[in-house]
Amino acid sequence: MAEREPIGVIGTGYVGLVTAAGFAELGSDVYCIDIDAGKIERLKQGEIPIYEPGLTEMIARNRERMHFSTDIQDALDNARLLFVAVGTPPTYSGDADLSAVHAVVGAMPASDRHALVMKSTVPCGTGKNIKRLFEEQGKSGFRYVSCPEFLKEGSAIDDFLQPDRVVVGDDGDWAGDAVVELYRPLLTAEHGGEGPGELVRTDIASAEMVKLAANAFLATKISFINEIANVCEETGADVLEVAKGMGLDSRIGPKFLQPGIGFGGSCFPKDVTALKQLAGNSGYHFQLLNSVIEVNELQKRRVIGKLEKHLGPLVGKRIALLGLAFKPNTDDMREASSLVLSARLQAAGALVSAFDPIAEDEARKLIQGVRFAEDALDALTDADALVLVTEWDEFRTLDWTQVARLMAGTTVIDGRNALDPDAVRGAGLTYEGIGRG
Ligand SMILES: NC(=O)C1=CN([C@@H]2O[C@H](COP(=O)(O)OP(=O)(O)OC[C@H]3O[C@@H](n4cnc5c(N)ncnc54)[C@H](O)[C@@H]3O)[C@@H](O)[C@H]2O)C=CC1
Ligand SMILES: O=C(O)[C@H]1O[C@H](OP(=O)(O)OP(=O)(O)OC[C@H]2O[C@@H](n3ccc(=O)[nH]c3=O)[C@H](O)[C@@H]2O)[C@H](O)[C@@H](O)[C@@H]1O
Repeated sequence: MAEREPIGVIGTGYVGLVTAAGFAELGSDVYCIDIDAGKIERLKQGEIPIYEPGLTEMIARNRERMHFSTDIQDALDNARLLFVAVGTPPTYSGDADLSAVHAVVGAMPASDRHALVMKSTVPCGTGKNIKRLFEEQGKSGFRYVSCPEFLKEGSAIDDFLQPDRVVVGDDGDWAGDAVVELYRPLLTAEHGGEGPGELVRTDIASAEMVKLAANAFLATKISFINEIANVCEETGADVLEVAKGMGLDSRIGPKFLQPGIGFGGSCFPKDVTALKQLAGNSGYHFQLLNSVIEVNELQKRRVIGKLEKHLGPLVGKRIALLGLAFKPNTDDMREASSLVLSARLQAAGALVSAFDPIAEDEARKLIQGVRFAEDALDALTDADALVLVTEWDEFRTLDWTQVARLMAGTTVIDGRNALDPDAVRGAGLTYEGIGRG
């Protein structure tokens, strides 16, 4: 293997760890930095603090190339490129909170041999502001590259190794060239690689906007199909047939047309709001995004109406939630629909039990008043209704006859259209999905 450039990665969360492991897999030495000393200690011991399929194995495979520290100097001493993957959570106003990014910027020394490579999702204009800050702090030699990340939790390793595209926004200097070189093996043959990734090399502001626009568009697609599902419920159409018929149009495409009980996660809700705020701060009223957000909020609450339709008032009713994470194959609970749902159900007087195969520890930090069950069957024992919140594979294969025996009532609300309606109905249960009879 040709010698690969060592890199630093600042922030060892979902994006930082996957980026670090991915580049280590491609042959780089990677210097991982985090301010969370506990996390760094666990990583040093070979313990992976998040659940992401394949990540533990990938880090183990590349253990000798991955170095963990709380001291940013370790990265500065050993690497020119410092990938920034710190959190950019929403503030109360909905703008992105850039305090962690600014802490990193402030910690950089005056240097003309280093570059910050921004992986964190930041508002368009952040790169320009950081370059101005570097000037003001006498660090004008420090280069800056925007390299937004498009991975999805649950399939992050594949997304890293087989990207649709790699976006590099820079000033046309050595730093941008070096980032492209790092990604070279993942790019198409046209760009000298052997992967599927198209290269989009552009200016910094455009790269920043690609990320926000892509997330906002995907979220729009979901809210759109959720509204179509709601109309289907009124008109007798089956939204799955409708989505199939729509998705076969190559201009529309089949992906992200799965109706459900709303999108969650650490990014869509935050990034759609941040883009709306960014537009507003720049003097433009981004009308469409208001609706995308509102539809998503209402979609989570529609489950309550469905339950009331079957059970009447929910006071004293036992409701089992299957799945709590914002999507399957992750332990991430940020903005999960289950948070709103469990709170609304309890406000309506229901007694809630819940089970998630992986996210329970995270869920316990955020959800109060719910009985956390041992497994799915324990959660639904004596329940008047069951709601599928997260489509973990193990819920698809439940023995519905056994479920029917254990439940007190018969209502099954399939919040992700993931169950087989015939199998559920065949066991004598009442099935209701999203946007289908
Ligand atoms: N989670 C995802 O699927 C994706 C996230 N993104 C973006 O990537 C960024 C990171 O997201 P996640 O990895 O989910 O966040 P995370 O919250 O999992 O990880 C962030 C890490 O940064 C560390 N950190 C905070 N301040 C620091 C500092 N000053 N120095 C060193 N470390 C510091 C934290 O301790 C934490 O370990 C966000 O901007 C997010 O929007 C982009 C694409 C996908
Ligand atoms: O910026 C980010 O953090 C990432 O956000 C999303 O990835 P992620 O949030 O990990 O997961 P998705 O698979 O996109 O799902 C997000 C939410 O939308 C919901 N969803 C997704 C697809 C769909 O058709 N319908 C639907 O309701 C999921 O259940 C989930 O709650 C994007 O897909 C990534 O490209 C992006 O990098």
